[in-house]
Amino acid sequence: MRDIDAWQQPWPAPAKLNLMLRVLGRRPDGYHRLQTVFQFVDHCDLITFAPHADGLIERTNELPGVAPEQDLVVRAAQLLRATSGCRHGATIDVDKRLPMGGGLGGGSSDAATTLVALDHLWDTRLGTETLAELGLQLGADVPVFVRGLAAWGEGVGEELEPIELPEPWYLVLKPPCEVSTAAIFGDEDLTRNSPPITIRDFLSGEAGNDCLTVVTRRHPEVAAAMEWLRGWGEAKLTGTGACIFAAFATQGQAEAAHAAAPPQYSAFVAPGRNRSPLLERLNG
Ligand SMILES: C[C@@](CO)(OP(=O)(O)O)[C@H](O)COP(=O)(O)OP(=O)(O)OC[C@H]1O[C@@H](n2ccc(N)nc2=O)[C@H](O)[C@@H]1O
Ligand SMILES: Nc1ncnc2c1ncn2[C@@H]1O[C@H](COP(=O)(O)OP(=O)(O)O)[C@@H](O)[C@H]1O
Repeated sequence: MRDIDAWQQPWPAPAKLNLMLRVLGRRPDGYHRLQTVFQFVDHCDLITFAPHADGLIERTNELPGVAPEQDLVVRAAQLLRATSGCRHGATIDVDKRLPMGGGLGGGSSDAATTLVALDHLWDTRLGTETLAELGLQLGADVPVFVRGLAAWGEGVGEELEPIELPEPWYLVLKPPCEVSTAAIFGDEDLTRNSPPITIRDFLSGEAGNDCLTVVTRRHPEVAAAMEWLRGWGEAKLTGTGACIFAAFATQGQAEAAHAAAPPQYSAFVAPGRNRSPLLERLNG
């Protein structure tokens, strides 16, 4: 285990955006095969770890609506401990800044940061491949956060190929509603037979989200927010929503749109990142 100095600074758990999302089909287990592009944004939950004298894994603060045994941070720490066979513990504090269930992957990112940070702090040395495999047991979006590189994703999002993208400033808006990922993937009207495309097709502008029609039909709040954001740029849905976003060339342009946003939307401005703040923290 690393000495106490290494445990002092918090670890970032960034948000992700799906710059496009295609639903290609359904697997026998009911999960949908996707094509997607993940990019990180530098807007993060902050997680602080401390060694636990009794070797237990504990959260200092609870997440509203999430039972401790369901908490992805606790589950990630337990999985890492069981897999590595180490006997160390941790007290974990999460400063939650990302909206939950908004398509920004905050829970998955928290889990990935816990795996990467504790592998370092406990000195279990499982390495990125094994941590990504463990992450997939916790959620389809966890591996991309473990690897920390913007990526073209296939399968359920775990087959990843790093991709270099422009890094614009994003305005991200959360309409005042909750979207259930399971309900969107279960909706009989969902387009689930899109033909596959190539990275080149995406870079040439095929960058839609197959969930958008169903999400806006079920949630007029998302449709209204899209309508508003279209006045400022190309509005897109991330994942199954509810969050939407638009890219801007400069921080000033993104901030101007932010300042004009109707008060019912919680919103933030942050730059896109092809290397995640977690990777920068680990290597920096
Ligand atoms: C759609 C994406 C795109 O990045 O993002 P989010 O909007 O959740 O952030 C993810 O693939 C979300 O993956 P994951 O995080 O595992 O989804 P969960 O919330 O666990 O999935 C809830 C339910 O949605 C369905 N589901 C999910 C993913 C998938 N590829 N096919 C599915 O059919 C399953 O019924 C699953 O039980
Ligand atoms: N540490 C965590 N942070 C956020 N959500 C969590 C966490 N642990 C479990 N969850 C559960 O995961 C769900 C999905 O959260 P999140 O990853 O933020 O959204 P999304 O999958 O839409 O991007 C939450 O609604 C919550 O029930």
